[in-house]
Amino acid sequence: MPCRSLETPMSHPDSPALEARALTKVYQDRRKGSVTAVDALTFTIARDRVVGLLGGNGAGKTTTLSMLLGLLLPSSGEARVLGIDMARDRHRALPFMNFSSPYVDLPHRLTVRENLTVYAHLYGLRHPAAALKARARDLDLEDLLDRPAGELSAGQKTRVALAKALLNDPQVLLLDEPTASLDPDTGDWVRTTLETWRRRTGATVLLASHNMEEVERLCDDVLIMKDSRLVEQGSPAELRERYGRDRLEQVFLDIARGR
Ligand SMILES: Nc1ncnc2c1ncn2[C@@H]1O[C@H](COP(=O)(O)OP(=O)(O)OP(=O)(O)O)[C@@H](O)[C@H]1O
Repeated sequence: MPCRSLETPMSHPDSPALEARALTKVYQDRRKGSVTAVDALTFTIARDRVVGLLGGNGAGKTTTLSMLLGLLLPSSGEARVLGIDMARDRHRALPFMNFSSPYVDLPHRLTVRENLTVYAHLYGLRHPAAALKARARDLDLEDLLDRPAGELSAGQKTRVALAKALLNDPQVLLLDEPTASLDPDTGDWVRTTLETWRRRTGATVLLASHNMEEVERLCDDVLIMKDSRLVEQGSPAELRERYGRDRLEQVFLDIARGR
């Protein structure tokens, strides 16, 4: 595993990769009034871990990832990345992190190459062309590089979004349903690509997913949210044992149905 300590924000060399401290988000909705999407969430994710963030629709996963990215301000509590409070200082953490989400669309008229080039420059990469070439190879995008992003299928867009997320070789990677729109074969291929990349870089990954097999395969630990709160955590094996189940999917259903 490569030593990346020299690239870590110098003021926090030993801090965990990700931390939520009583992290809370209350949306003001015109029709529903106050909606508590994330309620006093507290967890710590050590460096080099791959952690799954699970929960039913509306449990608060995307809101949590958005606060960890500094895209959304918490109503109270803190979201920290590599020791940095994202509400105050996100610009210090951003060079060391990245994310991929199906909710973010790339500019349609730009080609894949142009899109990735813009991001490579935004990230201030020292060798943008080499990084683009390497990620295009990793994600099998060579034949798509000169096509407008708007003409790609959902699965092809997902691979481009992942290439964008890996461009700066982030130390912390947040993934929101990275394989949701992929066919089983491509989904499997993307998981292998992510595993290979992670082994090479030793990055920390937080992965929101509804695919329990994916989580069992990729994740060291799992956080389970229900109704905006953290209700369970542990390794997939610990959770299976705690609930007396063979598969994580059954554990998830037990929690969702309040058994
Ligand atoms: N901008 C917003 N304004 C008001 N309420 C919101 C807003 N965004 C999300 N919510 C609400 O916050 C709650 C959590 O939503 P969130 O998108 O974080 O859940 P999720 O776990 O990612 O769900 P899914 O698995 O369906 O993607 C839901 O009740 C949702 O309706």
